Amino acid sequence: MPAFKKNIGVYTDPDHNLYIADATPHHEDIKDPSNLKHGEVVVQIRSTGICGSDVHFWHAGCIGPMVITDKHILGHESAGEILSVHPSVTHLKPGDKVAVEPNIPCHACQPCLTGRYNGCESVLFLSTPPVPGLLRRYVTHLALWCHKLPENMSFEDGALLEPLSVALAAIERSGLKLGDSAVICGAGPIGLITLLCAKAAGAEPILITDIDQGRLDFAKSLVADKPGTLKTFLVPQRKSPEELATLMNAELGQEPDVALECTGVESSISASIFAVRFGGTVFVSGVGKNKMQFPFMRLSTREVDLKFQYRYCNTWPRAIRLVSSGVLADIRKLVTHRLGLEEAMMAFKIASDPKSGAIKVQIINKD
Ligand SMILES: NC(=O)c1ccc[n+]([C@@H]2O[C@H](COP(=O)([O-])OP(=O)(O)OC[C@H]3O[C@@H](n4cnc5c(N)ncnc54)[C@H](O)[C@@H]3O)[C@@H](O)[C@H]2O)c1
Ligand SMILES: OC[C@H](O)C(O)[C@@H](O)CO
Repeated sequence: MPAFKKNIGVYTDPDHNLYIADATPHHEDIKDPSNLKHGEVVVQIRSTGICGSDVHFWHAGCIGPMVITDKHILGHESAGEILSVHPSVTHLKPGDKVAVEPNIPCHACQPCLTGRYNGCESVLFLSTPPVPGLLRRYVTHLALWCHKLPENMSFEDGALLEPLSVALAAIERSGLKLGDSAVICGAGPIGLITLLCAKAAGAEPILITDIDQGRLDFAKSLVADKPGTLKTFLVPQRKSPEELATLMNAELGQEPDVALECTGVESSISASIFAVRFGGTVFVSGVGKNKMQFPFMRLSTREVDLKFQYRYCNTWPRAIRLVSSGVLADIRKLVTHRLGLEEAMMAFKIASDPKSGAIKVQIINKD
């Protein structure tokens, strides 16, 4: 059997019962605004980044309670071009470049009404089953969740705003202040963008950890031209969280004010809890096992704040300003691979191969 089969423009991975991407050819009626409902627009998707969660869904068919039971399309880090708008939409027009915020919250529950729409229990999150994702040519979406990009931002830049939003939400909720010392655990895309944000927010010094020297080298190169200190820590095997914390703090030269945990790995979260100073903060962006054990007495007796985050809310306009202004221009360096929509399977293989050196793989749709 071929590695994947081509089926009316839909690229399917037979081993995983997953429609990775829908490359269905153009339908003229998609441009017709009379097919749209109030507030809707059609976006022609141009760039989509592959997220670790996409790769996880591809391999495991689920993330915790989010289970793929039917044909499914992945992808939620996208930008594209407006093709058509419903007459009720006045702030967007055909031809506009937009980044797609991949959620449709209910706009009526308590979290929505208080502006924290990432807490909406009936949210439709594009790519979380059963809601199809954005690895397709077109999507009909609410204009409200399409953010217009300025001239100096590309579709590629726009597709980076979703993981940037995750990091912005983390920095904000962590309470990180100018001059705070910080440890960032994990130098994957989320850890690396968190590093850029922590630098921009004035954290000093910063230590970033990983189990992969290649990722640490990438982190070094990412901020090589920035003032301030970046130390790296290759996490050794077979050490207890207490031992790891001691080693990390020796490398950093102090107990950090804040640990920004971007792995979701239990031992790394525990090491962060042992590492931070009395009254420090451990902020967990990483997502891991359903149940974990944390050192309660350490949290309690050291008044450590342990905080979490689920996706993001109200981050996109800020994310656009930060990239467009150049403050976070270096986020562009994260895109290491670009493949076409028809090469989606190959893109997933590269994204999931630790030896590929890939940081962010993007799928480009030129037609
Ligand atoms: N909270 C949210 O809303 C949200 C949103 C997106 C992603 N995430 C989560 O953030 C985490 C990071 O995402 P990513 O895309 O960067 O993932 P990734 O898998 O690409 O990166 C994780 C990095 O952590 C490293 N790592 C693994 N074990 C480690 C350990 N014990 N110590 C130090 N480093 C270790 C890996 O080598 C890798 O470089 C994931 O858990 C993901 O699910 C959370
Ligand atoms: O950035 C958004 C995250 O990747 C999603 O919440 C994903 O983990 C589950 O749908």
